[in-house]
Amino acid sequence: MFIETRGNDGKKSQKVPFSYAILNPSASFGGLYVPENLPNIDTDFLEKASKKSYKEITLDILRLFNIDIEEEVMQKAVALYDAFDDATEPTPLVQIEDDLFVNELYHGPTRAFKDMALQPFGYILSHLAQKLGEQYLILAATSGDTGPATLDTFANKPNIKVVCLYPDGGTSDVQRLQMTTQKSPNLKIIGIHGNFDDAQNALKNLLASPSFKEALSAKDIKLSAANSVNFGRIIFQIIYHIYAYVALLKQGKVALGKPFYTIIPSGNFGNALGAYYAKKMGLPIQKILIASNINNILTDLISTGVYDLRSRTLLQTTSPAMDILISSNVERVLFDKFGAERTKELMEALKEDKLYTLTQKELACIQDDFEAVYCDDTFGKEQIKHYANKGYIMDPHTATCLKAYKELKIKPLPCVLCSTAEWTKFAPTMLNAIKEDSVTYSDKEALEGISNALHVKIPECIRALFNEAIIHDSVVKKEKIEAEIFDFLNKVKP
Ligand SMILES: N[C@@H](CCOP(=O)(O)O)C(=O)O
Repeated sequence: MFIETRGNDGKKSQKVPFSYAILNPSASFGGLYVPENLPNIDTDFLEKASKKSYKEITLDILRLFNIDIEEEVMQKAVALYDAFDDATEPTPLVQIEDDLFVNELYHGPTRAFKDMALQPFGYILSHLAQKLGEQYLILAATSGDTGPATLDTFANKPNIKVVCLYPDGGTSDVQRLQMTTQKSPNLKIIGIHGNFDDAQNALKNLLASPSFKEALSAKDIKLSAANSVNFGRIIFQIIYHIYAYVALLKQGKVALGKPFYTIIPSGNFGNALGAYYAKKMGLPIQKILIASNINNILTDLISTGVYDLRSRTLLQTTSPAMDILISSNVERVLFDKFGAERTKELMEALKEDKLYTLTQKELACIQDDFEAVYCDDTFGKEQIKHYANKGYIMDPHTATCLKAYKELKIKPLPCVLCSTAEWTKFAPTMLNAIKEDSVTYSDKEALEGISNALHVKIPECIRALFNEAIIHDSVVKKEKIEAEIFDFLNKVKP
């Protein structure tokens, strides 16, 4: 069963099953749903897992969570990994140093780690909508990767309409094209004048707005979301951390039960939360190392206990998917450590004062599991070039992790770095890094440039984007989002 991070307001059920939590992700007082209990995985589980495939382990973990989804549906959802680059190994673990391994999470249809969760999640959610005979509007806010993955998973799905909000100018060109060229009639993509935080705020306000829900209800439409505020995303984001350890075991790089580090490039903190839950379930993670770009609010929180939005403006970087200041899933960690009352207090302080401060005791408790560091774009580009010279291509988000590897990994243990996206989504930055220049390349010429320089193929799904027509060209002010959504819903076929 699932409970609420900010406590219960007396109007909602105190505990809800998984299906309810994913169809209705907004909990009391604007909080989030979290599992009441986490299942345990012990060395026996991990030993057995080391003889199993990614899909088998996924199903084992879903069964341990005892969610109210039929076995057949879970199997069909997980079968979607068969369409990844390598059906037997959807998340290859690649060694790049004696003690450093890259968990490549981007081998799905939209070339980012979001597919790992959104492919099965999309299947389950649309199955539930059909089973209940209900129409759903799914909202997504994106800084570049969640949007394409959401649109791909829900394209042409019965009973589902999707509205995806992205910050105009705040994503790479490839990420934008992955969204704006979508043809499926059940999808609407809206650029906004603002940044990702504005897009996500708009999404959260709509999710919590009784009048918006009433207006949808008049059209017989219910409301859900595809971001990691939805626990249906998080459950699948736990599994690839467990599988990374299993892969270390399979490769003989760690002894059963011995610890490892994991490094996570972070923005909305869903990926890091998945690692935290995996650690709590029993995965022997020494520490979860959080990497940020210069939007380093998470580094501040984890190092000082202060979450301070007052003096910050969101800065554009070459790792745009991490350009986030209001990071949704920190709330779930706060709840897990300090309970609903304190979480509500902290979240209200953040909303009203744009600031909260943890006590020293609370900070120590966070530091039991997390450490954090940040880097700037120059550092990231140096790492891209360094590893490209050694024959390994990593994208600018993955490159931020090298700072944590150098500074925070203090024990001689194996270290897994979560690689969140393929280089093809950020080709101009990649080419600037390789050539050590600051020329403004178009994505198309940069893709060719990298492909020629590093002898690597451009996947057809990326190359084809440049020949597609732009279907979605609306870019609106924040105040116009709701009107734009209803305009879409009034025109689209039920
Ligand atoms: N970095 C994300 C932002 C949304 O994160 P989510 O995990 O909550 O969906 C993106 O690329 O869109």
